[in-house]
Amino acid sequence: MSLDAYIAGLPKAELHLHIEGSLEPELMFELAQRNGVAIPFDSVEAVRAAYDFSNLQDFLDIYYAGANVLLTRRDFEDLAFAYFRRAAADNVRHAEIFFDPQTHTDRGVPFGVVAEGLIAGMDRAKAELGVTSGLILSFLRHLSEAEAFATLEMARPYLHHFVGVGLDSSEVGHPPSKFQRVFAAARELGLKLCAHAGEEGPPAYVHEALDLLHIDRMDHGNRSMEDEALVERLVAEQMTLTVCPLSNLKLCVVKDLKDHPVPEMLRRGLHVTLNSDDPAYFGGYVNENYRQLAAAVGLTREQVTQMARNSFEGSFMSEAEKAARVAEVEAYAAS
Ligand code: HPA
Ligand SMILES: [Zn+2]
Repeated sequence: MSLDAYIAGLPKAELHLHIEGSLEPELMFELAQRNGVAIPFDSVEAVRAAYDFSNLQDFLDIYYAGANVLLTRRDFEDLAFAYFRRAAADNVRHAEIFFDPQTHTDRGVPFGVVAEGLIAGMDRAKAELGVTSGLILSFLRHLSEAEAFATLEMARPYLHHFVGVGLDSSEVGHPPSKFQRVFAAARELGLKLCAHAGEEGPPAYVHEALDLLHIDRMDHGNRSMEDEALVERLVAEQMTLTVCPLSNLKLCVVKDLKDHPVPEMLRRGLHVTLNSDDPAYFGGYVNENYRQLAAAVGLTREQVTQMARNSFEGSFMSEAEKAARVAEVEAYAAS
């Protein structure tokens, strides 16, 4: 069996996926029409042509504008179910997905419309596709601490639907320390904690995410590789890193996939997982991330299997559930 075919059939979890970043241009047009929202493009091809970014902020500007077509509960359900259907085709068996409530509440869309729509899509994914999932409420770090607290307050009626909180958007200039108290409050509520760190920001931000936010999982983490002691610490703490190769390429975090740090991360014993981040914008769902990275850096079947194992072990499922899912990976690898 070719490595590509092996990747296609490998059971895996996706742990770093922004649901708003799975909005394909076709659905963007459909929702724009359904809701009577104007978009600054006249064709699906024109939208795709605009997806040429030189850094994170370039992308975020377009990503937040794209989200304007999402208005109703049904829009959020359709968005989520479209992602799960596509992920299921990649043999994603479990996904922990981020959503950015502030992107919607700041436009006047009620928190409940967003949350209930996404939860309906997740319920359908479990019933119709057998894909399980968890929802992670992500704070926009370019906004204030007070706004993050207000968002956490809005989330209260839905808390039992969330597995954790996250921290995303413009990294440089918005260090984890800004959200130390919000994260402490989220932990008090029983939520797991994730944060984007070391995507564009320096290793000092990764240290802050560990020391001040006390994260359970790290999103990206690429720039940790610049700090030897930090790498050793992440290995010792068995911290899961949700790495996103095609995102890194599209946002110029790496110049070429051949330069991607994943092989070195694996060699050092870091708990790396591969993920698609914003697949509608970065040109590939999770299997495409595995395939293109494997082709560029020459991953072995063992390395690919290890990252699938890591994806279940690094999830927020129960220990029993994780063990059952890892056993499916082992059975596939042995078959
Ligand atoms: O890759 C990302 N980084 C930061 N914020 C984001 N919001 C969506 N995707 C990203
Ligand atoms: Zn991300």
